[in-house]
Amino acid sequence: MDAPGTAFALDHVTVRRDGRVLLDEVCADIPASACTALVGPSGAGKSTLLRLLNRLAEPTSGLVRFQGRPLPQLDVLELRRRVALVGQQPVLLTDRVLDDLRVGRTDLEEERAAALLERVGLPAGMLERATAGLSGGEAQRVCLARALAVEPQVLLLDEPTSALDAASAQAVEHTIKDLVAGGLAVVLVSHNTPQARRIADHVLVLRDGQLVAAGPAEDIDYLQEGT
Ligand SMILES: Nc1ncnc2c1ncn2[C@@H]1O[C@H](COP(=O)(O)OP(=O)(O)OP(=O)(O)O)[C@@H](O)[C@H]1O
Repeated sequence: MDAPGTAFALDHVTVRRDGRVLLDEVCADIPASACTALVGPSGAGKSTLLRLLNRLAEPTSGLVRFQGRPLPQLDVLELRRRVALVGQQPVLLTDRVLDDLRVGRTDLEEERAAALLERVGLPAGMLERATAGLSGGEAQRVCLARALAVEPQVLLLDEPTSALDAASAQAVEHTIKDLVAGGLAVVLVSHNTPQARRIADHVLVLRDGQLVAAGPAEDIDYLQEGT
């Protein structure tokens, strides 16, 4: 039985690929309705852990549970509707913003699409805009809105601002904080310690595939130093 308020529980999760250990017996809880940052040096296993959460990667041994249920017991497409991933580079899939928002939700009404844009801090008038002309920050927020269109319970973000300039990154950070304040669980991979402190509630510190520290985001310097 997972603790109340837990979205994901990782139970002795190990991932091996090509004879290498990418994650080593990781045990961790990831809370619902909060933002958890995965931090640590390059190659520590952060993206691998993130990808386990919607089965883009599979453990070699150990188990991941979502809302108390082992992931292999859930239909993988249903899981990915409930746990959506947005990557580092914004990838737009159609020519027009409205069509992009409808990719995972073909019946999305225009009014609801406009509300989604507003939720990520973009004007409703952008629905008719060509995706080709969007700035990096606008494109990343359209990707967030597209992910939200399927009404996920958890958003997985892999370095969502690393490809953006400072102003766009700030806008996306603001959007993420608003989404968490609105009750969404977010799991965020970040290389950027000040950003993790600004956005996250909790941090998990990984190093060489091991979970070496976990705690409140305000203690991130101490948690990283002690590892
Ligand atoms: N399919 C794979 N086969 C072999 N090695 C892999 C595979 N996927 C990832 N790796 C290696 O596993 C290690 C962890 O990768 P991962 O992307 O999870 O780290 P990360 O902490 O997210 O790194 P970064 O911050 O650089 O993105 C890296 O050394 C990577 O090269």
